Amino acid sequence: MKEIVIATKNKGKAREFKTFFAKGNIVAKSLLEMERFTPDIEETGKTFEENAALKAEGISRYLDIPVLADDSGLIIDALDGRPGVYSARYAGEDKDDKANMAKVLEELKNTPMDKRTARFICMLAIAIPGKETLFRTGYCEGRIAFEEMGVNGFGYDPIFIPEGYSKTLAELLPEEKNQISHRKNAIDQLEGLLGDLSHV
Ligand SMILES: O=c1[nH]c(=O)c2ncn([C@@H]3O[C@H](COP(=O)(O)OP(=O)(O)OP(=O)(O)O)[C@@H](O)[C@H]3O)c2[nH]1
Ligand SMILES: [Mg+2]
Repeated sequence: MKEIVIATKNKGKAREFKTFFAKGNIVAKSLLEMERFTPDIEETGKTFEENAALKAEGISRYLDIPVLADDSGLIIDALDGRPGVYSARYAGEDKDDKANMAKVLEELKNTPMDKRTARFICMLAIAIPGKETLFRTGYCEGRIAFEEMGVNGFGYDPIFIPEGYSKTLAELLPEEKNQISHRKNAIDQLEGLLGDLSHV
């Protein structure tokens, strides 16, 4: 079975990548499952692209194999694009999903539904030894709910209502989220690159 290394330590992302790649008979292996030590990569970039490249290139260089990384986040129009690149650590260094959502809901408490537009972005970086890093991007448009709803998914899913739906991503089934998500839309654009990325 072919294998792709995903430079992530986020369990929610890892689960979604496994589902997507299993359809193509490829095992997506996250850094949480590596037998070998891998260095922690500091996300010091100011853009999704920079951080995705730091993660993919850092791990690819270390292991000397092709590596895919995902830098993603939530862009809220009424908050001038915040939390954006800082989505994981919006309420503090400990990456607390509940605290992050509480901070967003508090900041939007006086914002009416028609002004709560937002989108998720997924920036994929593909680092292959000896080649230039490639990027693919996917979006998911929607609005921010007034309260948390649902228990599926991860991150900000309980407060994100995708366009055309009246439920949050956390109220949808995982397979429903995976048909419309920013990650699905980015992965769809990997078409043709998968052969270069996977290794035995
Ligand atoms: O509701 C959500 N549904 C999603 O589908 C989703 N994708 C990303 N996010 C949020 O954006 C941060 C990314 O930050 P991020 O790309 O640096 O990832 P991370 O630090 O969690 O893991 P790693 O991949 O860097 O190891 C994450 O922590 C999440 O809060 C999501 N929230
Ligand atoms: Mg991160």
